[in-house]
Amino acid sequence: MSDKIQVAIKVRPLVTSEKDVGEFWRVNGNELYLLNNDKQPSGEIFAYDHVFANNSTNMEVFEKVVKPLVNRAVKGFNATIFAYGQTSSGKTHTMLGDQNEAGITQLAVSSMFDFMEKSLGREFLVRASYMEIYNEKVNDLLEQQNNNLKIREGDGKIVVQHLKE
Ligand SMILES: Nc1ncnc2c1ncn2[C@@H]1O[C@H](COP(=O)(O)OP(=O)(O)OP(=O)(O)O)[C@@H](O)[C@H]1O
Repeated sequence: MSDKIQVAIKVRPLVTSEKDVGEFWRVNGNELYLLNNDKQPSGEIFAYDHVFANNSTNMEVFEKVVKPLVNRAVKGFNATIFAYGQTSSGKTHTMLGDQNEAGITQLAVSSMFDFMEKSLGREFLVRASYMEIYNEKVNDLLEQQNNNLKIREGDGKIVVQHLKE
């Protein structure tokens, strides 16, 4: 994978309030095109690194976009993934999932821990913090220091040690 920033679009299914209006976006490969009011292609086509149609799952997004970055991160490269979009566009659903499907955050974390479990003889330090940027303000910076975990090998087992109680 190259180092460039990648942009992936995930089209979400229509929510109830939008059902009367109908779909205006169509996906074709890694392109999105817009339909006009008569539901005909308007001629505007937008191309991205990846486009996921409205029936795609968070697991598909994870496999295509997130997993390669996790694989690089555990080898020591920096990686950032963030969701950007207008209100109700599906950011929370993609990042955190719901009762029916995990979000890409959970999938990324379990993938990292799978990797660490298999990497005997190496020591990992995992830190997590959580914050929200809302209306361009950083809110509720919840530095979850209690979640600082130290993972190390002990007698062939992975030991998870809480750094702070
Ligand atoms: N792939 C999906 N499948 C089913 N429902 C979805 C999907 N993506 C989003 N939704 C639904 O669309 C609505 C808006 O999604 P969500 O809350 O994730 O948006 P958001 O971008 O986080 O919004 P906000 O910025 O206002 O917090 C929710 O009811 C969510 O359940």
